[in-house]
Amino acid sequence: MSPNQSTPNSGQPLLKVEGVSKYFMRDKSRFAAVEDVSVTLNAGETLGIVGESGSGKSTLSRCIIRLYDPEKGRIFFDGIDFTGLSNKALRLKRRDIQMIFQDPLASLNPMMTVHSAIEDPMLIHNVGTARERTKRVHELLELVGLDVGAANAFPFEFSGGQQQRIGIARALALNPKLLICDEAVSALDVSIQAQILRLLQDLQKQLGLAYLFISHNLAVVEHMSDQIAVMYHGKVVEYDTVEEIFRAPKQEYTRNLIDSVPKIPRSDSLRFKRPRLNEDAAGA
Ligand SMILES: Nc1ncnc2c1ncn2[C@@H]1O[C@H](COP(=O)(O)OP(=O)(O)OP(=O)(O)O)[C@@H](O)[C@H]1O
Repeated sequence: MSPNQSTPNSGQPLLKVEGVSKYFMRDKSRFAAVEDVSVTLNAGETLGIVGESGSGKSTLSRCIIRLYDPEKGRIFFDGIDFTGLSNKALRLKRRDIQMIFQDPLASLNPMMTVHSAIEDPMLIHNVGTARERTKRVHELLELVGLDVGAANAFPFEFSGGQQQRIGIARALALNPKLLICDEAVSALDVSIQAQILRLLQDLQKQLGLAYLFISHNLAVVEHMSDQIAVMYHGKVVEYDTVEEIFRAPKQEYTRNLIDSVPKIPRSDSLRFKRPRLNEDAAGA
């Protein structure tokens, strides 16, 4: 399934997933966690992946970064066939794709200061001198709306929203082209969710990032995305622009998802009013 012909295609394709399938074993039989999925994400745009728990969203994202090897299909990133890359070439290219997760603390080493956590990807990839890396850590903290003084503290000393900002700063350390946001705001209070979503939108504008935005929450996906792929039992059952999905959902499953979205006017400026980056940091 592909977006209809009217889909705006302003950016260049950055990510192309073509017929990807991934199987696992359950009760001694093989089942498709992801089946024949094809989606495209343009540079600087957001593709939302929505679906209930177990529909295959995370497995798809793990196939994209080749944490899993898909059994079928191909994944092109930045014009390169990711599925055919050697481990060494993959490691080099994978720095252009970073992930942020639902629980930022789980992905940050508790023994590392915020400075070390953000510097770590640069050290792993041999980027810059110690002085240059420190400068970059401070730039990144400011970029995500945190005080430079945060560098000396440990992640557990921060609130959930601030921890997610630290996770985002770390993810941005290597100047990626694509950020995979896997349930990135699901664990946060609604007001903090809105702040992190605004931050992600501001960063997208400033840095030209593309997002693969994964969530079970259609309201959040709607707010963030240019296009949406709806997953059900491992398959993409609907794939189109946000406007089309909401205007004329083709599948009953999608209609039910839309019906379950709280009825708040889409233009509601309170929920997602855009503040300046550093205005919302205190509460997050
Ligand atoms: N490593 C694995 N081994 C076996 N089965 C798995 C594995 N990872 C995921 N699954 C199964 O594959 C299916 C898809 O899981 P996946 O985590 O991709 O879904 P999801 O949509 O991301 O759900 P959630 O939002 O709950 O994480 C589920 O039935 C899950 O139990």
